[in-house]
Amino acid sequence: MMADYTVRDQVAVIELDNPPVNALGSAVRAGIYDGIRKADRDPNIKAVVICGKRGTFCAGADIREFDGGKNGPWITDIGDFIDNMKKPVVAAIEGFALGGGLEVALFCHYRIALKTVRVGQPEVQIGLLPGGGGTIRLPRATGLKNALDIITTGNHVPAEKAAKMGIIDQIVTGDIIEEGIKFVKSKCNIDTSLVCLRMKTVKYSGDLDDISEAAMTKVKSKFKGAIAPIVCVKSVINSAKMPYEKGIDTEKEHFQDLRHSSQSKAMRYAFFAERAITRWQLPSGGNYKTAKPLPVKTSGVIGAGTMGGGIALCLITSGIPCILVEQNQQFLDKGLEIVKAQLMRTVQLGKLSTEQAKKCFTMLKPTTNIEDLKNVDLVIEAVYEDLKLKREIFEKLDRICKSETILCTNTSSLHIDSIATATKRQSKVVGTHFFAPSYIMKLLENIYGTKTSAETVATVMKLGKTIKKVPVLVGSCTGFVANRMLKPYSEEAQYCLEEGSTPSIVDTVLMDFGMPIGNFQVSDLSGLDIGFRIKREAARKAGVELSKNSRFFLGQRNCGLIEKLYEAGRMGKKNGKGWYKYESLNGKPIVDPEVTMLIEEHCRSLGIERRNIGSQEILERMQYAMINEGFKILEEGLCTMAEEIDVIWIYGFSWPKYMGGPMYYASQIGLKKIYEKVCYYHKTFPYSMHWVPSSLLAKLSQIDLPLSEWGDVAQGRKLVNKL
Ligand SMILES: CCCCCCCCCCCCC[C@H](O)CC(=O)SCCNC(=O)CCNC(=O)[C@H](O)C(C)(C)COP(=O)(O)OP(=O)(O)OC[C@H]1O[C@@H](n2cnc3c(N)ncnc32)[C@H](O)[C@@H]1OP(=O)(O)O
Ligand SMILES: NC(=O)c1ccc[n+]([C@@H]2O[C@H](COP(=O)([O-])OP(=O)(O)OC[C@H]3O[C@@H](n4cnc5c(N)ncnc54)[C@H](O)[C@@H]3O)[C@@H](O)[C@H]2O)c1
Repeated sequence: MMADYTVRDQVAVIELDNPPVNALGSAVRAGIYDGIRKADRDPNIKAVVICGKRGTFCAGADIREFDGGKNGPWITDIGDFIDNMKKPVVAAIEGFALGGGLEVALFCHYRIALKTVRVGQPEVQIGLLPGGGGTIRLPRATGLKNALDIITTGNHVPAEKAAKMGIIDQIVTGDIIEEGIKFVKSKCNIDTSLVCLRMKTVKYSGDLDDISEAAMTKVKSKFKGAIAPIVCVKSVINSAKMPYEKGIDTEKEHFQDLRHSSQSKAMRYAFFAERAITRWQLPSGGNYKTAKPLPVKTSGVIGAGTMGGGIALCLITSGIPCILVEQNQQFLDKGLEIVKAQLMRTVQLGKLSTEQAKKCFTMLKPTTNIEDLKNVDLVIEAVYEDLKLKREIFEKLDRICKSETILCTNTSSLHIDSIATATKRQSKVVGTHFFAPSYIMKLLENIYGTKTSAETVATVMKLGKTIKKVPVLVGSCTGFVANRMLKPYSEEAQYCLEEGSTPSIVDTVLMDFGMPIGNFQVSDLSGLDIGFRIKREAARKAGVELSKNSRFFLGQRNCGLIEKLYEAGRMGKKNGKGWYKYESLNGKPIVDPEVTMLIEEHCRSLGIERRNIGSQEILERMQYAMINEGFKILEEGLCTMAEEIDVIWIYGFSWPKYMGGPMYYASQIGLKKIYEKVCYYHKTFPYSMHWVPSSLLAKLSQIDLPLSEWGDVAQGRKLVNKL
């Protein structure tokens, strides 16, 4: 039984016991159900306390059971029984009460909690709705408006706020079981039907249809393409429309439909992928279990530009004081203005109070003297992408900083060793690649060099969590994992343009798939000059000329459209014209006939015949080229598991979670089909190296192995014979 039953002072105490988070697996549900019936039967028992072991109440249903586990009692059987009990039942909450955990608490007649508790219905984040009465009972506790907000966002609610909302009856301090016993004994003479949520009506103001329509509009625009938030709204509205029993039955039907949906399966995969990637390991053997992170109590950032300012903000808003270094006062002032503006925006969004923002700002120490970094625990360099400059800075830092200081680079493409070798502490040099806008985007790609120590890796992995990012560890190569995969994806988008498509057609196809923004809109946001400079630098390094009219560059297929747009002064959103035109800095992309003419002229001058390219082809070419690259990355050991690639795309490029990530998507399409298409495109476009099929993909396409084992095959941890 996974719920302990003990008796203290005529009160039955049912303690959920399922490590690590007391998930409501079938045995736990059975344990609670048996416990309450036993307590009800026993005339010596006056009341019941339900609580959890290990400092937490319950993190909800056991997500692993959703793919087909043991049946056990349905969670609402527990609720139905408590609803008819005369003996009072209290949920005594510490830690978390989430999902089914909160639902169990809502079955109880009362809820008490420690101040540190968080409650919530996060089911929507794994493509579900609360299926244990949450959509029907939470509105009865807190009203329709709050319930809609909590259930459609999945956000956690801190205890004191939950108490104000009517979800928690009392905040307590001290031992939660003792408090629970004391509390519930004081309620023994109160008629339980008076406090039972089933008996309450749902409070709301205004017209129900209007509320429903407004909520639908909101979730459709906020969670584009996702089904679960829509179903959540429907079910919460049902709580006010339908009798209790009908609402509960309808909710259960919705839950079962969603449980079997491809979106929820993908989101459940993503949930565990995010946790799997925390179990990192280095080729040298160091890993998450054995390596101890160093403390990061103080930090420094060099360069207060687009990236550095946001990185400094991440540090100070997480309570880590930061010294921000710029090359001169003018750049420093400019950078500080941007940091301040971003902080103000955080206040406007209600994420920080004005007081908190002011306190954060005092943790930032701007300077133009790099020597000020001598005592900090960790430095993140974010100056221009110029190897010579970065090496100079690392050489200086090595001299200035105390020997324990970890030196990080935010380079987006340079090999870590090429920077680390400028120091005498290569074991303490590591890549910390943030994504723009660095304060907002969740991905932190941590890159180890040949000599980076496990302790250094452990430190930046922990730092990533501290600053509320999703850290993923990868090996070093040009562009690392994210940008290396992005390259074939963007190149195919440009090839589609010269073969007959347009920026808006390509972007629409991607957004219809679920990407929040199209490839050419992203390019306009980053600035076309960036893409142009990268190409120009590659040409300079190779000692060749960058010719906009050549169909080949460095032995590969070339599309010179970026050069042509750059030459036409189209820098992107910053100057109001790029692949689209813009009426203002915050304006929406508008199709520009000038660009269409420019593309058509490009094709005419190079004798490229334009044709109609269907959306399926656009999607396939962009995605399969990138997926093929993903398999090469696994093959080269730059990632140890396919899950790392998926998490990188979800948090770095906003790949829709309900599609699981590109590698998961490939697993759903089938590797045989992907491999055949890659071979087909390789034949069709022989001058694009990214179509050379990955040998790992070729191997895996012949066998049926789950995604979780692809990394093992790549690294020889799993041998496959059948070929
Ligand atoms: C015939 C077959 C029928 C089968 C159907 C059975 C259905 C029965 C019940 C139906 C009705 C239930 C309806 C209910 O509304 C649905 C739900 O409750 S869905 C679950 C909702 N809860 C969540 O989404 C919470 C998920 N967890 C978290 O957010 C976090 O884990 C946390 C609780 C905030 C703690 O965070 P951290 O401290 O950072 O710890 P980790 O996140 O790393 O987690 C540690 C460890 O625990 C695993 N884990 C966490 N939550 C769950 C869970 N709910 N189920 C299973 N496992 C969970 C997590 O994966 C980690 O383990 P690891 O992966 O690292 O091994
Ligand atoms: N912009 C992006 O989208 C992005 C994304 C990820 C990573 N990166 C990487 O981040 C780094 C910075 O890029 P950015 O876009 O922020 O550049 P940026 O041009 O906006 O900012 C660079 C800043 O570094 C400062 N600087 C230059 N030399 C300095 C020195 N010697 N001492 C102190 N400051 C100095 C400059 O004055 C400038 O303010 C680059 O390596 C880039 O590749 C950029």
